Amino acid sequence: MQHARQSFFSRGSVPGGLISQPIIRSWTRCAALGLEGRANSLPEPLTSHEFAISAEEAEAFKRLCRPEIEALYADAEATDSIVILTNARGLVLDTVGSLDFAQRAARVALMPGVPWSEQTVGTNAIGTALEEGCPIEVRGAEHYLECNRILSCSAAPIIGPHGEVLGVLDLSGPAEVHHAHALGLVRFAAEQIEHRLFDRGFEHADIVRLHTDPTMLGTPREGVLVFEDGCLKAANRYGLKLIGRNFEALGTVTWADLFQNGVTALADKGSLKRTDGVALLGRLEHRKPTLSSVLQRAQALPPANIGPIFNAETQRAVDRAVRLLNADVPVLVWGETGTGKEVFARAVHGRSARAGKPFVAVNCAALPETLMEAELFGYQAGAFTGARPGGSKGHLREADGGVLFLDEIGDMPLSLQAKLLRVLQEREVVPLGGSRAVPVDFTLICATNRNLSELVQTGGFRSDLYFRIAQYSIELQPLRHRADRVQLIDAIWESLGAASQEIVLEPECRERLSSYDWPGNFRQLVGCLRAMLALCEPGDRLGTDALPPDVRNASPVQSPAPAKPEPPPTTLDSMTIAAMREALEAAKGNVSLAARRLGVSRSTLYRRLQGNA
Ligand SMILES: Nc1ncnc2c1ncn2[C@@H]1O[C@H](COP(=O)(O)OP(=O)(O)OP(=O)(O)O)[C@@H](O)[C@H]1O
Repeated sequence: MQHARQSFFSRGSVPGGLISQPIIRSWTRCAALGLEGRANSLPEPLTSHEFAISAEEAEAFKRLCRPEIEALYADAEATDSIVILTNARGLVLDTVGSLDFAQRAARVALMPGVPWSEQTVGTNAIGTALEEGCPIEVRGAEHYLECNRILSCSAAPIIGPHGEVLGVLDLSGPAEVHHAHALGLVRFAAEQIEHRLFDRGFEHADIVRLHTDPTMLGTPREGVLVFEDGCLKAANRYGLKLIGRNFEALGTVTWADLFQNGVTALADKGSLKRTDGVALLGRLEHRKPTLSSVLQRAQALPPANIGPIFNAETQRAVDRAVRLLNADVPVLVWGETGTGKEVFARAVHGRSARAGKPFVAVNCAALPETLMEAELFGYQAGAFTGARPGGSKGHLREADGGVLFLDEIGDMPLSLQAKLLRVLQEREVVPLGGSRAVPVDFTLICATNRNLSELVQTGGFRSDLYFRIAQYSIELQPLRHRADRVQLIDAIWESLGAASQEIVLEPECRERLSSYDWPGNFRQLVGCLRAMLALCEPGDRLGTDALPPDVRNASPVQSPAPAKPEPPPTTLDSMTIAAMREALEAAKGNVSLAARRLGVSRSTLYRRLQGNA
């Protein structure tokens, strides 16, 4: 390999047989781009804002690939590797697998938010699979950049039903470990994903599943062809192979160009004859739109643009939180998944004095500890191998002047809790690898669906940080505990535009919706109503048959409400006093300023604080 590299970099050619053709082609492309093999300049992660947008676009794709990623995960753990999913441009969306290797991989920036196209990092399995349009393995020194020699990677592109590249699935491990089956595993997983893409959608189309071997029907290796009005509109690679075509045939080839007999032959006999006489076996599927398919599509859509819907109680909580935030008092939002903690935090930010300044949301459960430290606190140029040349500001500094929203704070590792506490006390950040503290000015909203006070008792959360961030905590009720579910459903229905189309929920349908327990809370309810609406025509009246089966058939929410974990122990009085103390501290002892920020009189502030001295 050394000989091949030397020969390539000094003479521009490699003696025959030393290196595979796809790798030579890739090296040649990289050289033409002017990439330096010895260069250590690693790709820059997208800024968190850019990544958030891409990640949102990619959420549905990640969900789609999740079963295969999880299946590969077991293998990745056992072989000290990680599974990586990228989008069609090679941007890493997700990594799971060996934490140990993930940390080493992070040193070469193989982590979410970083683009691994050939143009940015030279020959590598992800970028080269995208360029070559086929699965590929790139091991050790086959990587164009020397710094990536620590990797051995196998990647397969995921091709959509219309021939479009959707992304890449990759299994990467240490170069010194040869994982003989990695490429086969990744290729198979990519095929399974491609096959599942035909499980939904294509409503009103004829979906044909074919093979020459009956035992292959129903497997990811069966051919799938989709016809609309007799024209071939979508296919998988196996389907195209069976008819001797490629993706260019889509939209141009008709049923009659391909088969001697009509669609009914397939439906009746389960067999077809190609125009050249070769017999194929298969089955025909004609799909009508179903509520669940629309539901799935609705979940894959970006969040509904309905704006926050708050009842009077939540609205009062928002108002209180705004005042506390304006006085620099942290707020803790507590509630089950989907209850709208982030929606709440954004609303508070939008109405606070810091509106117009950044709102930086960080999910503390999403990243391994080492990456999270760099992400949060930033790092100096050269702080670690693979660090961006210019260093990174980190989320805390990105939030400067605005609001930092720490979601799933209960999942923050203890070592980072200590570091965060120091920042909150001293209001300055020392980036990794740096010695100089940088002042920061942000207010904090934390969110959790875990019982933090219990976590404190079991040692999973620092009590000093808890008291710091939980001076004011607000609980967002799960929908099944809310008495105003009917009004809520009506408000969402209206915000979705149903009223303007005169689409009405019949009383029984509304009743079932309101008596369902909505384990996914707001997120699930909004998704369900959106899906129901998508299936309607203006003027429709929806009965219970318009409901998804799990809502239609569920038994009503049990009353009294099921036991729920205790909220953090905060009495109104202790909350008020804590908020006042905090405001006074933030105002550096200036009582008038603290009182103004809290919206109370100076004398009230004095009296309450003295009474509790
Ligand atoms: N008050 C609300 N008004 C309108 N829609 C809401 C509201 N709260 C939540 N939603 C909807 O539910 C989705 C989930 O909300 P959000 O992400 O804020 O929940 P969360 O409690 O932070 O969830 P998780 O704990 O899973 O992160 C939002 O995209 C939005 O569509």
